[in-house]
Amino acid sequence: MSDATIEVAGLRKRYGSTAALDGMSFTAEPGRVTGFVGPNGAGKSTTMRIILGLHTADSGRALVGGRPYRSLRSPLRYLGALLDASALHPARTGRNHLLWLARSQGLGRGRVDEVVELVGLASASRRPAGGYSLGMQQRLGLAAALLADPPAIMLDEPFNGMDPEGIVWLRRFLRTLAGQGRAVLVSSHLMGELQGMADHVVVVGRGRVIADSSVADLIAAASGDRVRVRTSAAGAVVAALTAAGADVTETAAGVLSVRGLGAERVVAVLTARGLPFSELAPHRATLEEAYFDLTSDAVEYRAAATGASS
Ligand SMILES: Nc1ncnc2c1ncn2[C@@H]1O[C@H](COP(=O)(O)OP(=O)(O)OP(=O)(O)O)[C@@H](O)[C@H]1O
Repeated sequence: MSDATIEVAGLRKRYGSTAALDGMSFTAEPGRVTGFVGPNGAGKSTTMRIILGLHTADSGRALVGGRPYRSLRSPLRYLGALLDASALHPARTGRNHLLWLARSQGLGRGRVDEVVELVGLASASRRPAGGYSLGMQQRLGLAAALLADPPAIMLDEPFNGMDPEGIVWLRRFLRTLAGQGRAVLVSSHLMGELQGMADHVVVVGRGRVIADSSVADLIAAASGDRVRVRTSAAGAVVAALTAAGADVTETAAGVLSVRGLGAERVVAVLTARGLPFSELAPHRATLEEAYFDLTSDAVEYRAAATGASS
């Protein structure tokens, strides 16, 4: 197995009567960004803590490059992680925080300056971390994770507190890290954050994996065979397409979702009847739609459980 691979298999963990993990299994491969997504309480943070050896699983295994994290001699050289960006000494400057960490790993000052530049913190690094915004704390945490140049990176909710510019920056940054051949595992409870960034998504709910798929396959499955048509003659278009065998719904004024006929056939029907349209394209689902299709069961369970306890 590559040094960069993060693998969990059959992880189970209970906290009293709560089953936080119920057979969690997946692999984050080198060279790709793997999104780790699920509703609150799905078990994402617990899984990451177990990978880092901060919590012990009741059963199952968690390996980094084929070995348990705790057995690694210089673990930061294998896996860089960011779990809680706010866990900082408020009086210590960002740079000193990194220098202290670098020293503990036998790394020099030069590397600290490099990672500070990489994450765009150069101007703020000599200020006390207590004054950092959450977005700046995330950047500092990312710098710490990258310090020993590890082949695998694991980040828990790194987009939290980032402004729109920071989000765009982080997406590009994580893509670059994966492009360098690293395994990048990123948790989020917002699927939309991963759009255009993740190659692969592991969707979890109630402590286990609901879907483990490439983003392309997930979107294709959720897109179905729908075609979106914008027209100023909705009534006539609905009639013509229905007569041709399609199932048509008007999703907004003048916007139709057509199922059962491919885009080419829809164009042929409309042109043959001289019906106007200003837009016509196969529907491409967003990652968010794909996610809601997949997790509706887990969310319903949660809503029911919340309702029952209140
Ligand atoms: N230390 C703990 N003691 C008791 N219960 C815990 C503990 N840590 C996690 N849990 C419970 O385990 C379950 C999974 O929690 P976890 O934090 O791993 O989920 P998550 O997917 O990371 O959620 P979020 O998106 O809210 O961070 C939840 O029901 C949570 O309440």
